[in-house]
Amino acid sequence: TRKSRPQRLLKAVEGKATLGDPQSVITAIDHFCRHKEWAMNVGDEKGSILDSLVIELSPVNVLELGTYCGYSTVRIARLLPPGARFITLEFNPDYAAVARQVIGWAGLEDKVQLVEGASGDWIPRLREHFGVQMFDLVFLDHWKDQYLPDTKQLEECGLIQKGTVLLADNVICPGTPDYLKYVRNSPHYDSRYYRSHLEYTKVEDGLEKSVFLGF
Ligand SMILES: COCc1ccccc1-c1cc(O)c2[nH]cnc(=O)c2c1
Ligand SMILES: [Mg+2]
Repeated sequence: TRKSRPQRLLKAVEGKATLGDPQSVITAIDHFCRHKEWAMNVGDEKGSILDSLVIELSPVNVLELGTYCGYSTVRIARLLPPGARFITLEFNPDYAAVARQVIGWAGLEDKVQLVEGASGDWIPRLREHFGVQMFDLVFLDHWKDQYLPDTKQLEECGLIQKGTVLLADNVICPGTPDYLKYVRNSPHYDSRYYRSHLEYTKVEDGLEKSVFLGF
C-alpha cells in the first residue's frame, strides 16, 4: 500500500538530513513541506517564535501535546538545557512511530519521552508516572477541541503553577475559540497573540502565549 504522508516526510528526512544534526532535520522537513507536500508541522515561521520563547524561558520541564512527526519536538529539544525533562504526547500510533525515527535521526532521543495515548488519559498520571511536579512550558498543538479541557485538567492536577507558560498553535487556523476566550478572559492568565501564518502558507494563523499568574 502507498506510504502515508508522515512516512513520505520521514523518507525526505532520511534522504536529506545529517544523522545527529537537528537543524538539518528541521531544514529537510521544511523543504519537503514547502516544495513537495504540505504537512501540519508548526513550520519555520511559527517555529522561530517557538524557538525564541524556549531560549528566553530555558524551561526545565516541558510538555508537548501533539507530537505528529516530531518536528516541533526536535525544535524544542535541541534548545533545552542539560537535565531538562521533555514529555510529548501523541494519540496516533502511526504518527508516534514516525516521530520516534525523526527524533532519533536528530540524535535527541535521550532528551525526549514520547508517550502514546490520549492526553486526557495521561495528564492525570504524569505526576506519579514521571515524577514531574509542574511544567514550565506546555506547547499545545493537538486536536483544537482538546486545548481547553486539557488545560483545565492540567490546572486541576497542579501541573500548571504560577509562571507556567502555555503556548498554543493554530489559535486562528483551524482556530480554538473556546480556549482563546478562556485564557484571554481569565484573571489567572496574562495572554498575548503572536501573529504569523499557517505553516508554509500565506493564510493567517498565530500562537497564543499565556502565562499562569497563580490562583
Ligand atoms: C488535519 O488538518 C490540517 C489542517 C488543514 C487546514 C488548516 C490547518 C490544519 C492544521 C494545522 C496545524 O498546525 C495543526 N496542528 C495540530 N493539529 C492539527 O490538527 C492541525 C491542523
Ligand atoms: Mg499545529
